[in-house]
Amino acid sequence: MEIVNLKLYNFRNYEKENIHFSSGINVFQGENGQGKTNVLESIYYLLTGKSYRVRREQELILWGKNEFHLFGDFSAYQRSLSLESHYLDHRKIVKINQVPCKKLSDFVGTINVVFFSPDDLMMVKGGPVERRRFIDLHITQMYPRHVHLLNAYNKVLQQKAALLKSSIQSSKASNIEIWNEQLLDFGSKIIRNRWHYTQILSKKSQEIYSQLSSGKEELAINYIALGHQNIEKALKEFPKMLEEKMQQEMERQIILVGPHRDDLNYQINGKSARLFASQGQQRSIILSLKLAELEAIFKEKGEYPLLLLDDVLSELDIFRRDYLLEFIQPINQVLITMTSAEKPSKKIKSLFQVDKGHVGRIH
Ligand SMILES: Nc1ncnc2c1ncn2[C@@H]1O[C@H](COP(=O)(O)OP(=O)(O)OP(=O)(O)O)[C@@H](O)[C@H]1O
Repeated sequence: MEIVNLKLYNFRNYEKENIHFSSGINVFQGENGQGKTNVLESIYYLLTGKSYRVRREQELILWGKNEFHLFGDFSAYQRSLSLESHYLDHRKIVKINQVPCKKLSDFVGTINVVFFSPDDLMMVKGGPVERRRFIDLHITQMYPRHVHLLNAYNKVLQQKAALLKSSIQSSKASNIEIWNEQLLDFGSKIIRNRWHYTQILSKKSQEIYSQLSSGKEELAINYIALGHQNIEKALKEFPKMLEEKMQQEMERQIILVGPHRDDLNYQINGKSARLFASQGQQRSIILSLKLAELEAIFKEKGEYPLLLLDDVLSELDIFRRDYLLEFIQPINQVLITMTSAEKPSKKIKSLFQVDKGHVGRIH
């Protein structure tokens, strides 16, 4: 899967820019704060409908403007495909080959993408939100209907939260039970999906991590559903937990049971990575996970996704960098950002200079 051409209008610090890419490795070089990451972010946004960095689209609009517009020409399975994303007045309009799409799931997963940035370290040391976001974004690319489930589940959460906070006490418990039924239905499906895809990623990242640590350390990744590592146990207990916690939920006015509180647990040699992993081990975990994601997509889709590496090479030691560069050899196209201080390898196909929201081709 490849990007052939990208046009940006009023996106971040780009007023108007047009970039032609090559197959193979494309490097974007420039000083700090010139707009290298913004190029990768725009591509990720086009392909997933989400920014990798912010939750509000408003932040993506060039300051002082009221809309942004992105156009990308892609190729996959020897076919070309154009995607367009227009954000105006808090509304998002997405088109595939000029035809408007009604739902995010109509286009997400058409062209797959893996984004790897230094901020990914938050997936180890940060809170569970980042880890749930990672697994949900991965599932969405493999199985776009997961978006419907998440949306439906979030709507139920909102309704239930409003009910818990409302001052009307009569029939409150029976109304909560109605929402709990839906929470159980959508929530169980989300748990199954997350568990299934975590299993796949876990197996592959375990292999990669073992190679990165020369067989000295073992990585284990588990999805923890409702506090349980055993998914069947979690699903069996789910209805009982909803019932048991109802009183407490009404008193505290928060939703205590459901996959919105679940987590991914990384362990190295049986010890929690969140608590004990060194910087180097954290980087190896993320590298293993991202490469596992590449392989998982390749296995399921038959083509490698587009790989976006945002300033990660300078963060890795020589061994891990060489491992990564070797691993990505068979990938059709990789876009890499780096600062001007770094020396791009001879293997690159295209080199671009990024300067104050302009991209110029060096070769
Ligand atoms: N909505 C926006 N409108 C205009 N400019 C913006 C907007 N959002 C961010 N910027 C600008 O974009 C620039 C940051 O771009 P980006 O993150 O792509 O930098 P970079 O070249 O990757 O830098 P680094 O090497 O430091 O990571 C900053 O100068 C920032 O002020």
